[in-house]
Amino acid sequence: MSAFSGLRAARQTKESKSYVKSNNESQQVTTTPVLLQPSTEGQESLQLEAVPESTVHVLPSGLEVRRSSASGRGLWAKALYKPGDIVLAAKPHIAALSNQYLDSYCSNCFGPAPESGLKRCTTCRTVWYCNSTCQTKDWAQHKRECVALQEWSKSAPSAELSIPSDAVRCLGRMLWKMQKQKIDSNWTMEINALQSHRSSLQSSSYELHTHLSHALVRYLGLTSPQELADFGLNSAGDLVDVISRFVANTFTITTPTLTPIGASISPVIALINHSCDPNAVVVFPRSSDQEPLMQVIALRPIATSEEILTSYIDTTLPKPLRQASLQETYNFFCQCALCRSSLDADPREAVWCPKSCGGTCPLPTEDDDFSRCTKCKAVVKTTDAIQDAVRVGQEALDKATALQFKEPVKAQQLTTNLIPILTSAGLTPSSHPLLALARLHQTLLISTLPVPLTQDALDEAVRATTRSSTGLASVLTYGHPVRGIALAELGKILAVDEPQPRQATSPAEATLIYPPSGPARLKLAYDTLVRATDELRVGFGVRNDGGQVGKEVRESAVALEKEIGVWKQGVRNVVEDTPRQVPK
Ligand SMILES: C[S@@+](CC[C@H](N)C(=O)[O-])C[C@H]1O[C@@H](n2cnc3c(N)ncnc32)[C@H](O)[C@@H]1O
Repeated sequence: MSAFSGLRAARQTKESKSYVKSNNESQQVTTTPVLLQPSTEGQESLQLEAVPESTVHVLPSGLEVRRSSASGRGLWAKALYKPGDIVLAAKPHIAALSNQYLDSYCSNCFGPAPESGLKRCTTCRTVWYCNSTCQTKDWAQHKRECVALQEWSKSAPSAELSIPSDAVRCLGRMLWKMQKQKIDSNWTMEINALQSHRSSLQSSSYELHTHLSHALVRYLGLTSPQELADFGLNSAGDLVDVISRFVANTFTITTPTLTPIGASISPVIALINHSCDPNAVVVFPRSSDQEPLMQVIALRPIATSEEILTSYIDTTLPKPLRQASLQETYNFFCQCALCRSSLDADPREAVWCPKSCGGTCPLPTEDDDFSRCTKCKAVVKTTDAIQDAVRVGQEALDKATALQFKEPVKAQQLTTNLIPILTSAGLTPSSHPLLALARLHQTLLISTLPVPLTQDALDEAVRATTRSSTGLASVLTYGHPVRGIALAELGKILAVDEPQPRQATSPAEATLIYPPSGPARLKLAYDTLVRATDELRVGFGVRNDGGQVGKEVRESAVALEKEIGVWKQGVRNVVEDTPRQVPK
């Protein structure tokens, strides 16, 4: 059994998200940018050429860089990989914490505050470290930043704006390091070789690029365009290149529970192209002494001559939203296997059969409001009501996401009100926006569990966690880290001590009530933790033993197994001590 307090702190996140766009609030794993031509992934017309070794970073022998007409350079397997294998590991060239985590994580190793607390840089009073060792290691990076942070804060119009945005701080770290390295150093050449979309920027990105350029120039303390030359930039166009490379190649740093806490750039990992149905994933399992260490883990068996593909975005989203997000941030039109497939009912956009046959129907849309069950062919008649529910659900999701940190109570009201509306409209648990609302609802509920804990609040949190985990299991592949973490959360909350275990009036009633109570709940917690351990070993790497969460969950499962054993033995003792009834 475990206490619920440990669950309250964690704020879960979605799958990959653009770091640049999410720097204010939350969101997760990621990279990359823009495509100039439609991808032809997996098609015969794909033209591949090997890229000369000299332009490529040091790669493990199982990988090579190839260039395709469809998606530019990419990483391809020269060996077989099994699910859970580490395909590639790299320490980022540059990493910076998000503003909101500066005082709760170390700016050098990106670990959480130790029990003794973090130590603040006494000069800028902005960044914090585990100890003097971490501070010394980060000094080469922080030295220029320390002065710039002080200057920025002096001229800030308000306390809220006294630190530049996460993106600007990360770009600052990158440019100061470029300035320090020689222009022909491997480090700088690798950064300069990152893909830029300067010549094909989407008009929607102009504002972001202009805003970042102005803020960056101010942060670097530049007073004239000529001073850009100190950083190897010969024109304002070169500055746009730097920003475009940053936007298109940045990865979100996440904690072992996938909370996004910062940004990083690794040129070698940024060579990996995108698929909405990826065969690999980028994680930070925190299982080395070289933190933050990024690792690319195989999610499925990868054959030789197969391209390594990760997802840049949240793949629980339906195709139109995925496509829009990739176009806007990464500037390409995705033609991955999932985007090309014509599923009868994509679980991301599905409603239950109106005749309750157990089948599902495609979600009716404005463009196509005819929908019938893929199993029994019953026609959906409530298409307007479904579309209205989806519209208000999306609006509520946007609002609740924006409010989740500043006004969690309001955010929770929105999720609480909207989930039943979408459920009664017939959306399946994996459909958007129901799944996204359910995930947000779960994190809000867990972070506001009452003290002392009540049985009702705990049971409601278990039900919400089950809803999210069930939805995710329908849209993410086995072993995906987001799925593994969701199962771990479910196992942990099922294992929390029940304040008032319920007594079912009959065995039949006990099987009908969810969540179960007493020993049945413990058994379910144990089974869920075991499943989570298995999935986490895939998503965070077998050699990492599932990363930090994988190890914790396995230990919890072992402890729970002992507890269940003790309980069973207790029952056995009671039974054996009870005098048998001798039949007359
Ligand atoms: C991080 S980079 C990946 C490496 C990049 N191909 C290169 O040559 O450096 C991301 C960029 O690669 C291209 N890209 C990635 N995945 C793609 C895909 N599935 N289809 C087409 N282009 C893709 C886009 O131009 C995107 O902006």
